[in-house]
Amino acid sequence: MASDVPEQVFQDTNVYTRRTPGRGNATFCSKNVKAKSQLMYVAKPLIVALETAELLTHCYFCFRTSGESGLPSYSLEQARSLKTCSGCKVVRFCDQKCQRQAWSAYHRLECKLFARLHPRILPTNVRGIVRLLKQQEAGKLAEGEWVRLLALEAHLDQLRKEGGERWEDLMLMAQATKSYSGSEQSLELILRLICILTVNAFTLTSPTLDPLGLALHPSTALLNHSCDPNAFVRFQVLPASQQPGFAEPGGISIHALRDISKNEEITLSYVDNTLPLENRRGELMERYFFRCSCNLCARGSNTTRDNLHQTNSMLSDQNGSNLLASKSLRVGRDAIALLLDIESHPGMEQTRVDDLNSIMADLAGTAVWPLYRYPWPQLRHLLLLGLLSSNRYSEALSQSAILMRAVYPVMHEQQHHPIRMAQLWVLLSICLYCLEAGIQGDGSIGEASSRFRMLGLLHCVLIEFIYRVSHEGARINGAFEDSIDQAYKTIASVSSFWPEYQQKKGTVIKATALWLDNQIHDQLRKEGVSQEIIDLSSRGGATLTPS
Ligand SMILES: C[S@@+](CC[C@H](N)C(=O)[O-])C[C@H]1O[C@@H](n2cnc3c(N)ncnc32)[C@H](O)[C@@H]1O
Repeated sequence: MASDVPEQVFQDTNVYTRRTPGRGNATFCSKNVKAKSQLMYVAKPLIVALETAELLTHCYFCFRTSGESGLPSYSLEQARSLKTCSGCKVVRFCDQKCQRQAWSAYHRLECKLFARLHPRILPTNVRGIVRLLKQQEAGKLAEGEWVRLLALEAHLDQLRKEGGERWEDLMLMAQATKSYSGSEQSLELILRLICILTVNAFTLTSPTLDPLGLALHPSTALLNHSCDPNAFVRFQVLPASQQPGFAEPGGISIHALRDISKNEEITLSYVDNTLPLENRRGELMERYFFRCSCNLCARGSNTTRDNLHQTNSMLSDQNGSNLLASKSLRVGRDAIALLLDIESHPGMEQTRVDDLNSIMADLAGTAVWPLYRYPWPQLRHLLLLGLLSSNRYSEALSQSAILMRAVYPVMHEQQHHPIRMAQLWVLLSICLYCLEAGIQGDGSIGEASSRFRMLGLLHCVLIEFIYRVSHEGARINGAFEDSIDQAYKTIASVSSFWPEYQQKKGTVIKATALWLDNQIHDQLRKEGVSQEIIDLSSRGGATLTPS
């Protein structure tokens, strides 16, 4: 029933695809484009699935944490305002409107199955494929998209040959998918679909980049990887040509990270590209079966991502081995083990704050580990999550400021980089929480009120700063940008500090930047970070004005 196929909105006029030696299909720019420009847009991914843990806290249709405004926020548990589906008791919705739309698009095909399994919940990728198979059988997929999906890279032969636990898991998943979906497709085809999902899916994220699940469309899956990518993925964005309005949940939008020339290949980073060379290589080979030959990899392991800070105190023994470096690398290995452990239990960060503080003190103790070197930024990010979920906003403010000013600018060059923008928004939100909670300093009343005033002014400075960066150059037509505009529009009516900021902008920007940097330095010294290491990261700059 072709009429049952949901209407797809698709834009790819800025790109073309062709086969490229050693890289399979690759996608190229068909004209010169400016940074931030939209390169591709697809409204309805073929596969989209919320992570199991996110089913509790996010609307199953629009992926918002509550039905109210859709403002990206760092407030954590908003599940109370979502209504549980009375059929399956597994998924939740903002309201009847979201429920009706999900029901007619896909939930009616899976609700009974979810109910039968409740309280057990199928793993995220199995849910994604079960829904796809049921939609295909119900004639709800465009014929061409199904065929293009099946033609994607699956690395099935490599996986089969490699065997082992991973292969067994894939087989088990395929068997479970076949039996739960009741699909008549062969086990081999279902296995292929699961492998395709593993190789080609994007991590679905909130506007502030919190991971929510996975999304896949055969067109955007043809973008290859580079550790020095020229593009990035965003969700909840509209086509550039469309008026601001409702962005399709899960709609995939690809944007230029920097200016891209005609006929240049468009690349994304499949992994955290701030990892050292060996870690990037390992992850790319293990999951995607290729060895990267991008410009960054060609530079080998002599980059900021790989190096420890060389100081005069780095002593070599008589055999020439560097004791300090090997001791530091040992600390680094322990830190990575802790990171992986905490990452494998998302949502539990608040129970690990002491562990995180302790390992970060060990990294500081090496005196050679830069603040921006893996895994320190990742650990600091988890610490920030832990502090936020424990409502420790004052400490969270310092951690967020460190990431925003001292860490991410070294790791991500562009001010509009999605990670830097998201962290700016987080800092802004924390600033607001601190103001609302009337956070007082622990010193005299005079100090407390001066802190309050600085937070009030900083709030104004940050809103104007993020607004200007989001409006600089090409405009992204997204929910995040709408929220920024909204915050900017209302600041004059909500902040009593706005008139003072407007009167003495230059002085206020300098004073708040200095104040923030003092908070950062005080916190880093408290953590035991040496001045030399702090100085290495002072590239963030003293201004809070767009470049
Ligand atoms: C998401 S797909 C990208 C599209 C793929 N080239 C195709 O033809 O379907 C990911 C796969 O593409 C290949 N690939 C991606 N980036 C690559 C690169 N930089 N060098 C070599 N192969 C790459 C790998 O086989 C990887 O598993």
